[in-house]
Amino acid sequence: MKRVALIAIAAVAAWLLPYGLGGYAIHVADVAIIFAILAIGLGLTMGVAGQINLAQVAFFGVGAYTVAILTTEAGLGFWTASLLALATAVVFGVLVGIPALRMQSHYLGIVTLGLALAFTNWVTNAHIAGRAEGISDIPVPPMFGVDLSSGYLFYYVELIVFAIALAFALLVTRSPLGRRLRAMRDDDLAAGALGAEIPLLRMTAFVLSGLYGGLAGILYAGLIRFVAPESFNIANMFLLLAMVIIGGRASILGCVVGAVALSLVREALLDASGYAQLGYGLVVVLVVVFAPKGLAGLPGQIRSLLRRRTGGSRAQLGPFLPYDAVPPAGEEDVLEIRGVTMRFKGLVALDEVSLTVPAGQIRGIVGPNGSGKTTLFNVISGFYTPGQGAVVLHGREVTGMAPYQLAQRGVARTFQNLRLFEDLSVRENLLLGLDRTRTWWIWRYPSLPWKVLGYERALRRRAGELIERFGLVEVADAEPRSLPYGIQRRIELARAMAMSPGLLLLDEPAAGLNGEEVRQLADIVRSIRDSGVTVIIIEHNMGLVMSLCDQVTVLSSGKVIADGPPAEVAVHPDVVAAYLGDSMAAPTEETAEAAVEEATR
Ligand SMILES: Nc1ncnc2c1ncn2[C@@H]1O[C@H](COP(=O)(O)OP(=O)(O)OP(=O)(O)O)[C@@H](O)[C@H]1O
Repeated sequence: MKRVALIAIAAVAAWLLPYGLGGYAIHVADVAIIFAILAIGLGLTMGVAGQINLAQVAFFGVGAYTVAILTTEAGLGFWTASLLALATAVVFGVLVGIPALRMQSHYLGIVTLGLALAFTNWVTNAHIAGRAEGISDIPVPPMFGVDLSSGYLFYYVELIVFAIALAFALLVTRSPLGRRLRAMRDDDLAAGALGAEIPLLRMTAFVLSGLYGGLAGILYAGLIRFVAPESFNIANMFLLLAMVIIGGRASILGCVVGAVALSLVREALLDASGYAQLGYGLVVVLVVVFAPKGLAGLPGQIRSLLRRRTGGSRAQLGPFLPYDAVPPAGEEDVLEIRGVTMRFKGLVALDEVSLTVPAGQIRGIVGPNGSGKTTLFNVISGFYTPGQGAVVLHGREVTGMAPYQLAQRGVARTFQNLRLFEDLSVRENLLLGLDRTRTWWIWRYPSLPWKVLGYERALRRRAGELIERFGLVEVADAEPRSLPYGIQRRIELARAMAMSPGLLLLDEPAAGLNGEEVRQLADIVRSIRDSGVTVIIIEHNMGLVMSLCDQVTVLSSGKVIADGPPAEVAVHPDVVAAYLGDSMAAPTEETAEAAVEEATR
């Protein structure tokens, strides 16, 4: 209710604004709105999706120049030209996005900057773009007899377009697509393991950037009715970057605030533009150092500072609510590894490894450090493609498939060094696991936005159930990094189970847990198995392996040296020999007997 009231007040204030402004001031407001739309586009690619994009000003130019060329040279109407301009900017977005499929971070920055420079170069030299003089005489956009040559009336067109653009950006960021984009930004490997199609997501980010850049360019062409290369140069790109960084790149509202604030500052400092550039640079450096999340992140920063002062969170895990047990389905092998060999340059990490995991089993994978256990998981979950051999899942060969394809086929995993998305809340981490849609589903965002909202509500309901089942109610809205290690491990397990997997891979889930937490972990894994999920677990805690696993496979130097029931494997001479000299506790006859006794009690 409070939010609706705030939106209503902002809308009324924006609507009434021109009544209090003079002719020049309304022009400044018109330009500020255009920068705000541009900043939203840049915020979506750089802040939300983490794709360095220094070509946003070129998307802006593509939109403006396409309208200018099509209206003055080809004689098209303003709005027809605008539709084509939007399409051209999106195509340009796809082209700029292609390098992002192969490179990231500063390399991507250099490439996008190069493309932006190439654009300004082209418009400065091309006859059709009016060379350095630009193109004037762009027609006034017709609007049912309303004279849009007036800056006052044009303001209202801009305001409506801005409101729609802002609402769409908020819909994107606060729903499954935005969450996946943020997850990709934080850790693309973990996002891929949860089913996010990384290449398509990167493309989507650049398409959104092109869309917003093109939209801003069209409005610019309609407002100024003149385009020239200097409006789309690197100095303006830098100003745009400053707007987004100062406002808070990951927050759409922050980007808008940054854009409006710096547009006003720019006007105030028009006579000292050289010093102004220096000033923006200084402020950007200060913001990056002291408030990395910009103005929008300040309230959160202050809150977490206060929390630290008052002793931090003493969050507690609640009890785990077991899954309903289901009777085992007909015997079927869930996973078959056939003669898999994985080499890293000269090192053979896996050497003709073969094993079969039947449905409903808890399989332990043990072995000394460096014996190839995690490499095996990386092969099963698609992170590595083996040089030789095959991975067969539910009877179908899946060798070489990408992590997201395997995630969609029901393979979920946890990581040895926890890979939670630190900037997302616990609830959002689980929502990512629950969302099983493919990226192409995003066509619904523009066409059926209410279905997106309905889907999000359903996901949140299911996340609520999962949070209760895993005893995470107290920490649901915290950021994982603020929580004790044991709770983080529980969250990662819950996130993997959110994917409703058929095969769950747990990589050292007991590492760093205390005795009581290990006992709880064993109960949880048994309940997961009883609910019909096949589990493979890599563990150094031999007590846990012996009591929990139905069958254990032992790796040593990339080879399977033993495979069988825990009690048999523990006393196998090759296993005892492999563990000699290893710092981890080797299985012994006593630990095996004690564990088996406990398990059968
Ligand atoms: N990406 C990689 N590049 C090069 N070598 C690698 C890579 N991944 C693993 N290795 C090497 O392969 C071997 C097996 O590593 P792996 O991580 O699978 O062992 P592990 O049994 O899981 O060990 P630990 O118990 O310590 O986790 C090691 O010698 C490791 O250094």
